[in-house]
Parts: sequence; structure tokens; C-alpha cells
Amino acid sequence: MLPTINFTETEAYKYLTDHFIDINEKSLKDLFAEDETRFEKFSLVFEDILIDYSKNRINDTTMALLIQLARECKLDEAIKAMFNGDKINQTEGRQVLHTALRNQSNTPVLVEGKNVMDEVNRVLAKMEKFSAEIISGSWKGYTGKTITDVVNIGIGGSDLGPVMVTEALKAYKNHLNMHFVSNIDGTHIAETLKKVNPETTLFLIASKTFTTQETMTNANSAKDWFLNSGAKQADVAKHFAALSTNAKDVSAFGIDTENMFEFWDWVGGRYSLWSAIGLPIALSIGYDNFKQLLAGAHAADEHFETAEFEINVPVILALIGIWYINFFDAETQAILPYDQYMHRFAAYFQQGDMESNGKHVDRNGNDVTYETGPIIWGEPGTNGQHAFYQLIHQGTRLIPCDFIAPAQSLNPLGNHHPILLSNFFAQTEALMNGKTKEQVTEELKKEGKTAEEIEKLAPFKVFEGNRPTNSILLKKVTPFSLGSLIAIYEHKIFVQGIIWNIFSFDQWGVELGKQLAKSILPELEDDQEVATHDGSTNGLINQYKSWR
Ligand SMILES: O=P(O)(O)OC[C@H]1O[C@@H](O)[C@H](O)[C@@H](O)[C@@H]1O
Repeated sequence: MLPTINFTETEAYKYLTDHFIDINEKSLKDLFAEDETRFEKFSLVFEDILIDYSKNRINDTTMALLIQLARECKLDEAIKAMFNGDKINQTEGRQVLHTALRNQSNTPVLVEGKNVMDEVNRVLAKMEKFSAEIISGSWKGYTGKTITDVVNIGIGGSDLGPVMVTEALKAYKNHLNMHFVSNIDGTHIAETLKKVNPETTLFLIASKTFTTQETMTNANSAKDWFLNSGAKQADVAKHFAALSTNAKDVSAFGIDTENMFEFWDWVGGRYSLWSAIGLPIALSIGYDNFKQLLAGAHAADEHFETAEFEINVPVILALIGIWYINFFDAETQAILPYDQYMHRFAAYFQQGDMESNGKHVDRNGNDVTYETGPIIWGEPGTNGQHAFYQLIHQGTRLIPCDFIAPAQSLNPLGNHHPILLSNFFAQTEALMNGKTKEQVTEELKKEGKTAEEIEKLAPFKVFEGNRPTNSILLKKVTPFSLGSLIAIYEHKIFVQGIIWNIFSFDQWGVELGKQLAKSILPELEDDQEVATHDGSTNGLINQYKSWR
């Protein structure tokens, strides 16, 4: 059982409310002027990752109070409960043990008295063997040819993680062409099937439940396409594998359970890339690299489980987030990777964070009286700079931003990387320091503008600054460092959920839309006018029927 403390009723919260008034009057520039040791004090190094959180609107008191808040909310007990395999996903009656999937130390992890590491290792060994056969070409398709293309069919957690990681680690990939189909829109599968040959394609049907409408519809279309191209039912075994917890429905679909890579209900969909759902990753970069990804995550798990809160990276990042969301009323959190390979990182954590902490009912079943999970968004730098950074620099909203960059490029071409990194450093500096009216006036004078012109133009060119950022500098994007980084963000989400007293591992909010779609689908079969809904929904359905 998790603690159920209302964080707004803690001592720390009261102190933080007063302390906020002081900090809110100070600029980041003042804070740096007051304390020359901020960078040393407010940065952490974990493995080959530097986390600089000094450009935040915090001082020693803020951090001490935030840590007190975590203690009063019994975060330590909650962390133990998760790692110990308590059923902390209480509304679904499940454990939360994605950490066991990457438990490289192999210490026993018990679920209902049974050590799950045996099963975890069994499936990992199966993934190792299978990926080696596909990559080496010893696995043959139904006409004796080797596999050249892998199509992963899945959605949500059965898509976003493998897509994000295979993209982020593209520099490590082998000859296999990877494709990902998620959307129910027929365009997605149709366009993918145009690119592949049934004789040399492996389909992975990735679904924890094996009942998800989008995935099953796409999987059936893929199977029809395969069978219509000359293959026989018996050939399916050479070209279809399933990544799932549901053996019964996998068999019913026609996939041999020999070709099923299993995982378990104690793995949340959005935390499943470490499980059999990671098979496309192992296929794309090889099993050894997949193991390194797990090892990186495991190192972050150990750090999260054992490090004091004062030096605990996920805890610190989470508390800073709480500071902005619950005291500064920040509504969003931007994730801005200065690494083209990481272009799906923000999209991945949109599900990770928003599906986990997008909740308004607390662990006692009451409506919360405070804000919870932020809106997560972001694009890779420098593209974002030329698109939406205007609002971050000069808009009316406070947008905490995580800037992420590797020190070493995987494509050290000319001076691209120093240019990229100069932008990475410049942006956080600009957001912090801004530009004063005096500086603007001086610049305009140099440009030869008259006093009148300067007076008119200056207000538009002033940057108030004082906009907070975290800078996460990785030595290099490797399977290990990426694994660590993902696990750090996962645990950050966990910590925030604990403080907000919400359940982070269920997702009831996605069900209503699914239910309604199921009841609307039969209404779309005929051409009769529909009158069973509200005026807007009826109007839309009827217009659709008249236009189709
Ligand atoms: O893996 P499955 O069972 O097909 O589920 C896919 C996704 O389905 C969505 O409905 C859930 O909100 C996600 O959490 C999940 O990842």
C-alpha cells in the first residue's frame, strides 16, 4: 500500500508557500550573483550524464524544503514498495515491476512468492536466440529467403518505446529495415506494405492485451495481405511473432505460441520497452546493445533506490517540476533534445508522463485540490528554435524546459556539432539572463537608430529572462546512457505521482472514448440517419454518411 498524504497539508508545503513569495521576487541573475557555487551545488553527475539544475528558480532553502516535502510524503516508503513488488497499482490490483525486467543483478524479485527473474531471463534468452537468427539470416522465410524487413504492429506503449529507441539508437543499427505501424488509419499499414516483400518480412504483433482494436485490425490486414500474396496458413509461423501477455488470443489469431514472446501484467504498457515489447529494438541494434540499454536503466534504478534524496537525480528533477507546477502555476513541461536521433523522445514521454499523471482523483478517491501532471511537449533543437521558442522567450507563460544534448556526436560532420552545442548552451543562457532595456538601447544605438526609433522599438526587443531550464549533457548517446536517461524520466514521473497522491500506473481515462467508438461503429454500417446522440455528434455522423 502506498502512503496517502495530502502534500498541501504538510509542514514543508506551508513553508514553501511563504518561501515562494521570496523566490518569486528574485531573478535567476540575482540568485547566481548571490551564490557563486550554484553550479557545483545544483548539478549532479550520474554515470556519463551531467544534470545541471542550477538555472532554476531555487536556492538552498527551496531544495531543503522540497526534500522535506518528499520525506513528509513518505517517498522512501513508496520507492521501497515499488521495488519490493507491492501491488502499488491498486486500482488494477497489480505490481509495478518494470525494474525487474532490467534487473541485471539478478537478485530475486518476488511476485506472490515466486521469483519472476526466472521467467524474465527465460524470455530474454528467447529474444537473444530469435534476434540472432533473424539478424544472421539463419531464419528463413517461407520461400527460403532471409528476413530483410521487420514490421512492428502495435500502438501506445507497444509502439512508442520501440520507435523512440530504435530512432535514438539508429547509429547502432544493422541491415534490417524497421517499420512501425500503429494508426488504425488504413493509410499507415497500406503505405508500409507497399515497401515490403512478403517473402522477406517479419511481422511482430505487439500488444500487451492482444485485444487493442487498432493493433488487431492492422494485424489482420497484414495477415490477409501475406496470405493473399501466395503464402499458406502454415507459412504464418515463419513470418509472424507476437509480443504479448495473452497466450490464448495469440493462438486464436493463428500465431504459434512458440513464436510468442511473453511478458506479464505487472509491466505497464508505457513501461514495457524493457520487456518482449523491446524485441524490435533487439532486432534493430542486436541483443548485446539491447542488454546495454537494460544495463543503463538498471544503473539508474539502483541510483534511484539507494541515493539520498539530495543527490538523487529523478527525485531532484521531480521536485523541481512540482515547484513550478504547484507554486508557479506552470502548465507545461518542454523536453528539447539537441540530438536528431532523439526526435521521438518528447513524444514518448507524452504517453509516459501524461498517461501516468493525468489524474484528478487522489489515492483516497477524492478530487484533488491542486494541479497534477503537466502537458509534455517538445521537438528537437534547433528546429524548435525556429518555430516555438519565441513563446518560451517572450510569451506570457512560464515554461520549464529540459535541454538534452550529447557532448559527442555520432555523426561528427564538419563543424555541425559545435554549432548545435553552441545553440544548446546559448538558449539556456538567454532564457536565464534575458536582455535588458539598457542592452537593447545600446545595441540599437550602435545600429545608428535615432532616439525616437529606439524608444519605439526597444520594448519589443527586451527579454525579461528569468526562465528556468535544466540542462542534461550526456557524454554520448549510447544504448547504456539512453537506458539510464529513460529510467530517470520514468522515476521522475513516479516521484511526482507519489507527491500528488495519485495512482500513476492505471489509465482509466482512455476507456470512455474506446467504449463510445464501439457503440458508434455499428451505426455507421447503414445509411440511416442517426438521432441517438447529442446534436453535434448526430450532425457530424450524418454529414459523414452523406459524404462517404
Ligand atoms: O499493448 P496494448 O494492450 O495493445 O495496449 C496499447 C495501449 O493501449 C492504450 O489504450 C493504453 O492507454 C496504453 O497504455 C497502451 O499502451
